[in-house]
Amino acid sequence: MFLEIPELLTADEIAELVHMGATAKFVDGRATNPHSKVKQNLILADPEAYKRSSQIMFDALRRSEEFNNWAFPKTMAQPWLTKYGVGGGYGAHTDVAFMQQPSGRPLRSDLSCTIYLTAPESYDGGELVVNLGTSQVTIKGAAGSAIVYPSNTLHEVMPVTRGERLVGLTFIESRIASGEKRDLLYELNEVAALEGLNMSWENYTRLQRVQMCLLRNWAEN
Ligand SMILES: O=C(O)CCC(=O)C(=O)O
Ligand SMILES: [Fe+2]
Repeated sequence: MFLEIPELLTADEIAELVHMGATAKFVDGRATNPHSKVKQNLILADPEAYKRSSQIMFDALRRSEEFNNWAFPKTMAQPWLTKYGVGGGYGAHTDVAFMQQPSGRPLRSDLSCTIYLTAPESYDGGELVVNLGTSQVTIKGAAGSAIVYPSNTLHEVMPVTRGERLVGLTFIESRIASGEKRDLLYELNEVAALEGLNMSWENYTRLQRVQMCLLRNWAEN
């Protein structure tokens, strides 16, 4: 249901992104969502810093084995630096299903991702709360870590009451639209990777056939 990636970014990457967060121009986050009554944040509005920051975060996700194994990413939006100052937050909302992309092909948001850039002890509030039925998961990640969660949930960012919360945000279209199928395939692949070589070679080969056939049946190209 959720993926936490503890060390997505290197210390140098965090430092460069934090520097851009402190020096580049940001504008009201409602620029990308003018009708929202609950969005209170600032988004990066400097084309050079946007290009560089987005590339760093995009490459970090692309190279993450945990992310690739769990999310089966097909397309990913360019990550966007976003800041929440004191009073900032983002009330309960769901992410839009389709997002326009520079390529022209809209991206279906299956998964949403927050990349944490500020140390959690440097700000109060700002927890990401994801609602799952009647329970909630609350996340305040370490700098350089990321959380990936289903875009179809109602989720919110609690108001920041001290300091500043700087994050990178992106949305992912998975090769496997169904969260249940994605989870099953991930589990099967993990068990095969961990235990496959303890089986007889013949049975491991049969297991691999099941893995490959399910992937062929369930994944989009
Ligand atoms: O800041 C976050 O962690 C999440 C923001 C969010 O939910 C969004 O931009 O849709
Ligand atoms: Fe959201």
